[in-house]
Amino acid sequence: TDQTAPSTLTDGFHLVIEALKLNNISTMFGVVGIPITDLARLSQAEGMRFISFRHEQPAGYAAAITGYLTKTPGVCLTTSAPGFLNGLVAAANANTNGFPMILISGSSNRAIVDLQQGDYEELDQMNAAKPFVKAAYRIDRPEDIGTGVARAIRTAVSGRPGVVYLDLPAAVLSATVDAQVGQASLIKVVDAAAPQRPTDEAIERAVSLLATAKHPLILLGKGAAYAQADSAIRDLIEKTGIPFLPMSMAKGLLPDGHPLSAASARSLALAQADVVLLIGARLNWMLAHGKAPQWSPTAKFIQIEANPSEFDSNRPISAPVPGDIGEAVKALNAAVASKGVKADPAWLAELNAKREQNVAKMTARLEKVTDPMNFFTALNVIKGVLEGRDYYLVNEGANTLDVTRNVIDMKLPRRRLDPGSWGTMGVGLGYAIGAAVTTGKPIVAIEGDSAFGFSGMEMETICRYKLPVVVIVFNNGGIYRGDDVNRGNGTDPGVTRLDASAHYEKIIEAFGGAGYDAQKPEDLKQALETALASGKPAMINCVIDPHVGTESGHLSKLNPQSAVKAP
Ligand SMILES: Cc1ncc(Cn2c(C)c(CCOP(=O)(O)OP(=O)(O)O)sc2=O)c(N)n1
Ligand SMILES: [Mg+2]
Repeated sequence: TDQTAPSTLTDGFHLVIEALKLNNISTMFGVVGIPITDLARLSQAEGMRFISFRHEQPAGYAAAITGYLTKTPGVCLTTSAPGFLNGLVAAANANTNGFPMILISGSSNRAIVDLQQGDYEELDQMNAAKPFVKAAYRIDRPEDIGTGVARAIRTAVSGRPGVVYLDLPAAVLSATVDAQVGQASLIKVVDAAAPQRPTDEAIERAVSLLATAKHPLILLGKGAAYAQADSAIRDLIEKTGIPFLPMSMAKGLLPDGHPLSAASARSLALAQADVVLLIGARLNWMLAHGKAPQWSPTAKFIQIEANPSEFDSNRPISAPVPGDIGEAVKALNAAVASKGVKADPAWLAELNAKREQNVAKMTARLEKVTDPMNFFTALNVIKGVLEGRDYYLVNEGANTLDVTRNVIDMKLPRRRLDPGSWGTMGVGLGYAIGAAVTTGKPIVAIEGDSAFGFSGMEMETICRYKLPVVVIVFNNGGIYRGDDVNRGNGTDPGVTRLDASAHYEKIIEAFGGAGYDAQKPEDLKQALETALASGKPAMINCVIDPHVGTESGHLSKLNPQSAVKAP
């Protein structure tokens, strides 16, 4: 295509770029190829950033976390068919988490695709996307690009945030249109996520219920973190004295260790709570669907939720509060103040007694230095080095995820980025890249050795863009642990085994980054301090005892003949 269209004409490539820039979208993440390589090139030429990945899935994760952190949709750009499908996994994951993202994929010739005549990378992508995203639009004419992009942005961030798939057939990108017609077709979206205010009745009903509570509890989900209503949420908790429980990505909304945090007495808090206010949290598998025995069968729920069809999904919601979290919490603050709602200090004292027991147990585990290191020994070192620093924590794995979540306290909101509702492995490096590009802050990624493997090649991307990312691989030689003795045929290693002697730090050396091998706590401390001081890409192979850790969701044991002993 002639990229220097005469001034009286423009083309689809330029209209897509103008439409994104007009709506303050300055970066795309993706992998180039037919028919979108020139779109990526031109976006750079027009002042946008295009972060070129090694696989579309981590690129999509980077776009998703950009949406979560900025409340502006992150954009992932892919080629057709396999590139689109790789990006679709990240889109589905983001949609489940409620992160605003737009997946833009080039697609093949509609006439040939629709007649299935065997086009290059022939796939009906728009229909393939529909089950996994909030909305899917195809743009067939260049003069519709402005509308398509505007609708994608508004749909992604309004109501419950989610993902929009935007299908761009190759023909529409190269099609030309009169420059003035093109310019006039662009739309700057007005008030894309107009906050919906809850009704006075909904607020009144919620506060009346809270006022009756003997054991009130406020549950903060990642939706509460996403809302960026931090001071309103903090006021609601501190002014009423109601204990709160942050879900993993909501940690830091109020600092971990806050006197009203029930995190270290989670089981008691869930079991005893009689009125629960859910803010940006769904009663899904992570909260045992709100059911007994984890929850009291008589507990009553208040829920703030943008998407009303979520109410009553698992437990009846006695006080549904449909609307924007920021607006709802502001209204609740006014109402609880006028009603003088205060939690009974005895309830907090009960939780604190339990919390002290659990904190003492955790402290004992952290102070016990094992050789080889176990998860607690390693994380105690990391905790010490990170104390007081300003960074984003990316974390994935199984034991690596669970123990890190309980050991590394978060002091600021939206600083802990992890696998979210699906527990998706492989999000780590994409999240690290997205957060580094979007915030410019140091990123520490604490990765299980299996989780790291899903996107490990993005270490080259991290080095190519010289991002301040330190990746710590917890090398315990396996998925969950490294001592799987069950072998199906006597020669292959156990199905959860990985190479415990691997030197992951050698990977980054291939791309000019600094690699460190940490067998002992003092190695780990030295390596992490040096890596953070450099502000450059770094990788630490942190050796963890392969015999520690629990396997989630497994058979208690296989039948005897298959449990062939390891060599
Ligand atoms: C995409 C994907 N594939 C597979 C899984 C299953 N899975 C897998 C493969 C995990 C990796 C656990 O091993 P790890 O080395 O990352 O962590 P630990 O050894 O510290 O437990 S955790 C988990 O749920 C998943 N959650 N997501
Ligand atoms: Mg492991």
